[in-house]
Amino acid sequence: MLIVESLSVLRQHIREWRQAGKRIALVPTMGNLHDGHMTLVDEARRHADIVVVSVFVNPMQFDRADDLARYPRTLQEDCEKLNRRRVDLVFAPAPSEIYPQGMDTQTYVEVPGLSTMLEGASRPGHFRGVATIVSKLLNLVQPDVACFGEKDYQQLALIRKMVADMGYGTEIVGVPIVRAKDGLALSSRNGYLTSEQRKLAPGLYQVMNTVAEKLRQGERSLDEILALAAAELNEKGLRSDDLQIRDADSLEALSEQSKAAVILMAAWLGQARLIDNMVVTLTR
Ligand SMILES: Nc1ncnc2c1ncn2[C@@H]1O[C@H](COP(=O)(O)OP(=O)(O)OP(=O)(O)O)[C@@H](O)[C@H]1O
Ligand SMILES: CC(C)(CO)[C@@H](O)C(=O)[O-]
Ligand code: BAL
Repeated sequence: MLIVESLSVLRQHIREWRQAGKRIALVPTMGNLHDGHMTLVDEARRHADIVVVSVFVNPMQFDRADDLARYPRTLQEDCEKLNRRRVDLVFAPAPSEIYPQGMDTQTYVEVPGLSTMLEGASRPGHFRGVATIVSKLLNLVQPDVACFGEKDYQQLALIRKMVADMGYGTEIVGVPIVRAKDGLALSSRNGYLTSEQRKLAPGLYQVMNTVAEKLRQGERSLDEILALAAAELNEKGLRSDDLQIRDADSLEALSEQSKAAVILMAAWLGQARLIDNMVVTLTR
């Protein structure tokens, strides 16, 4: 497995693989890898001969300096895991390689609408940072396929729109959420939880399931459903942050035409802001 830090070396390997007619898949990550990431890697392998994983804690997508400073960086362990998975190349650049002039004058990519709603409103500038780095990675690696987790539901929608709007030739593959046995969605930020908090964390998934059940049963008083959900979360020891039920395709408010709803949940537990989501098909 190659571990590459520079853009020029990355380009050189990509060129050689392209000349040999290989299909290339990209899995962008911020490292501190867990089984959710490994599922993305396995999915990437099903689509391509060559799997490239990027490990880059992208400063442009952090709206809070403390969040960026404490984000776990575990490159050596990550590389060991990726090597066991037979990944071909890990791209692990320094921030100065990606943003040599700093971020203030960096050209950026903004996806209108999706960038500023929901998580984008809670984390100003976050999705500009995501769209910019993903765009840069797609340009550098020119992958046939790129895999992203459905755990970051709005991120996946934003990347699909960016790729369609900008005419990138990459197929975007969404990968279902990988959960612990107790339902908690795997996430690098789960590492911030104390063992006591970790026991409370599946409360988010449990409350999301009660919301989903109500939608399936035809309840449509969304404000009431969400107010109850917030209260239940708080009772379970979490601090409800943003809870939403939206059209699963547009992420706008549900309408008579909506075929499916997505429940989007964010809650604080100690130092961790946990997110989760679930799609519910609307039959009535
Ligand atoms: N539990 C999971 N199931 C499926 N995909 C996941 C899961 N966790 C992360 N991913 C996906 O892995 C990719 C890289 O995510 P990232 O490195 O930010 O990890 P993370 O665990 O989501 O960390 P955090 O949310 O704390 O930043 C993203 O496409 C993300 O959606
Ligand atoms: C897609 C991504 C790697 C871009 O930095 C990041 O937002 C993530 O890990 O989900
Ligand atoms: N997995 C989403 C990246 C972030 O929270 O910044």
